[in-house]
Amino acid sequence: MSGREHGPGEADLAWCHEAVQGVSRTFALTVDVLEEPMASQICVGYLLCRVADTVEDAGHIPPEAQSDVLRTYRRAIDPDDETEIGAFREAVDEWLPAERDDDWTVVAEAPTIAATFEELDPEAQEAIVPPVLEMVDGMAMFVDRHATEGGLRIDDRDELEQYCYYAAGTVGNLITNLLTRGDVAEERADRLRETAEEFGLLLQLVNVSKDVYDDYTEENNVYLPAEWLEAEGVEQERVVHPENRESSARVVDRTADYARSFLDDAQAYLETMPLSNGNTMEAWTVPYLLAVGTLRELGSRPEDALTETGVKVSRQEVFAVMSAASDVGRDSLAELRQTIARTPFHRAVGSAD
Ligand SMILES: CC(C)=CCC/C(C)=C/CC/C(C)=C/COP(=O)(O)OP(=O)(O)O
Repeated sequence: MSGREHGPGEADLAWCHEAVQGVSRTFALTVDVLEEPMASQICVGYLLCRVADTVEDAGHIPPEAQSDVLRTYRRAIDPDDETEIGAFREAVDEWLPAERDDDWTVVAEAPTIAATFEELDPEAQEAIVPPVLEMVDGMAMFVDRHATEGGLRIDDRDELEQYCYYAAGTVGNLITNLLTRGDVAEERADRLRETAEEFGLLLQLVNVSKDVYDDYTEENNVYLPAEWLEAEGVEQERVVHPENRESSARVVDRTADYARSFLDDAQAYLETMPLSNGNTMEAWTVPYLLAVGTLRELGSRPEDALTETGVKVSRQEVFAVMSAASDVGRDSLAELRQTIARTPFHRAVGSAD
C-alpha cells in the first residue's frame, strides 16, 4: 500500500480502494468486480469491519486492553454516541506495531475510513452501521469471555457458530442491508435475510478449517472446538503438534463438513440476490466457488491445514474461476459447484476444450 496523500482524518475514497486490496483476498476480488455505488459501499463498509477484526486478532494486545479498544471503536462508530473516531485512534496508538503491515495501516487510518464513510449516501450508512456495531460487540464479548486463556479457545460447535456469526454472518447482513434497499419484493428480501448469515458462516468456516496452523502460531487462537478435539484425544494447546497430526486432521475434516452444510443456503442467496445498485453476480460467485474449491482441497489433504504448507486453491484455478464467474448465470451455479467440488476448475475447463 502506498503512503497516504490525505491529511490526518480526511476522507479519501481512492485510498480506501487501495487499502482493501492489501487486507482481504475475498474483498479485493469482490470490490474489483462490483460496480458503483456498491463497490465503494462494500469497500468502506468492509474496512470498518476489518479495523475491529485486526484488533481482535492481535496476539500482542492484552485482552483487557483489547476489549477497551474495541468498545471505544464501537462508541466512535455509533451515530448515537458522541465519541469521536479520534478517541479510538488515541486508544489504539500504543498498540500499533513499529512496522505497520497493511492491516495495521488500516487500523491507524481508521479516522480516514470513518470520514470516507460519512461521505457515503446516508441510506447506505444506515444499512452499514448496525451490522458493524453487532460485529464489534460480539468481538469484544469473545475477547472478554476468553480473557484468561490468552487467545480465543472455542469450546463447542455452538460457540464456533456464534463466533462465525459475529465475524462473518454480520458481514452477510451488511451486504444484504445494502442489497435490499429500495425496490425489492418482500419475499425476495426475506429469502436473502434467511440465507445471508449462512453465506458468511460458509466463508468463515472454510477459513477456520484451512488456517489452523497460522491462527494458532501467529494469533494464539484455536477455533477448532475443544469438544471435537477432545473426542479425538487432542488438547487444544497441542492442536498443531506433529504427534496429533492425524487426530487433529479428523477435526479439520469435521469442521469442513460443517462448512459444507451451508453451501445450499449460500447458493440460494446467489440465485436470489438483485443485481441493482452496482451489485454483480460475479462479485459473490467468486468467493462462493473458491470456497467450494478450498473444501475440495481440504477433503483431500486436511493435515496440510495443520502445518505451514496450508490449504489453498492454486492461482491457475483462481483465474479460471474468476473468468467463468465473469459471465455466470444463476442457472449455471449448481453445475459449476458440482464440477469444482470434484476437479480443480482450470483442469476441468482445460479438458473440456
Ligand atoms: C451474503 C454474503 C455475500 C455473505 C458473505 C459475507 C462475507 C463475504 C463475509 C466475509 C468472510 C471472510 C472470511 C472474509 C475474510 O476473508 P479473506 O480470506 O479475504 O481474509 P484474509 O485474506 O484475511 O484471509
